[in-house]
Amino acid sequence: MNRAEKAALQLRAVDVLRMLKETRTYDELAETTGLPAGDLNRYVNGHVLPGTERAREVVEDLGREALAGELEARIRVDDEGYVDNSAAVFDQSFLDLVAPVVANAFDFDRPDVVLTAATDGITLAASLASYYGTRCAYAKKSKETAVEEFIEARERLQSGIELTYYLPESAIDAGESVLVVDDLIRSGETQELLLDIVDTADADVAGVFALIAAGEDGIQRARNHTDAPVDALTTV
Ligand SMILES: O=P(O)(O)OC[C@H]1O[C@H](OP(=O)(O)OP(=O)(O)O)[C@H](O)[C@@H]1O
Ligand SMILES: Nc1ncnc2[nH]cnc12
Repeated sequence: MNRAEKAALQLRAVDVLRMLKETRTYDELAETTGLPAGDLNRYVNGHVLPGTERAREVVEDLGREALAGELEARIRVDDEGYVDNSAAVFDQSFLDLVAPVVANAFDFDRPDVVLTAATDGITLAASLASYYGTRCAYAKKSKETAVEEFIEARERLQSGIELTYYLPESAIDAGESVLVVDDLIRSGETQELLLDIVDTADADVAGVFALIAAGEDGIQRARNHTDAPVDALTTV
């Protein structure tokens, strides 16, 4: 890790600690993190930065668990199992915290493109693309105006409805590595369509990631299509 990467990791750890501190006293934060309350005070107030190893532990281990907890507190599941996740996907600052934790805690190779499906996956994809310093692309259910060439993926859903997603052909080059993400995965049909687009583009899958898995079916279905890691931050 070079000096800039170390500094970035240390600052990310401070961001995670500040988020946790919003709902905790320093003693409670000390209990959550296993770090001394005095040190935490100095980190949160920006007087001192955590060392690299501490920062890594905060971002990778504690960060993943803490953000999963924060995500669960923000979503609401109705009687039929449908999820209202607007408090997560409308909050770009929250997603900006999620991105480094996801990138460090899951085993994805650094992608060239982060791909999602319009609409609700876009803010997560934007945060991840910004973290990796890569492009962000989203497939849509209608053709973007003025674009001439598209990659199309069509599937008949369990409901019987035929769904087509369109991505401008120029969005992914052959041989590029693509991280497929979405806010939510339930049946896995949307991820299947996105993986189909990656395949048509002759690109490689770096991984599949969703903030929320509603049940295990979608994750299993996506795993049948790729050897790359497939995971979610939380399952409801
Ligand atoms: O695993 P699946 O069963 O395919 O479900 C997951 C998809 O459903 C939701 O999108 P939706 O199609 O409702 O579109 P939206 O993002 O515009 O709300 C969600 O954002 C995922 O893309
Ligand atoms: N919000 C949602 N909750 C659960 N399953 C879904 N499938 C598509 N959107 C969904």
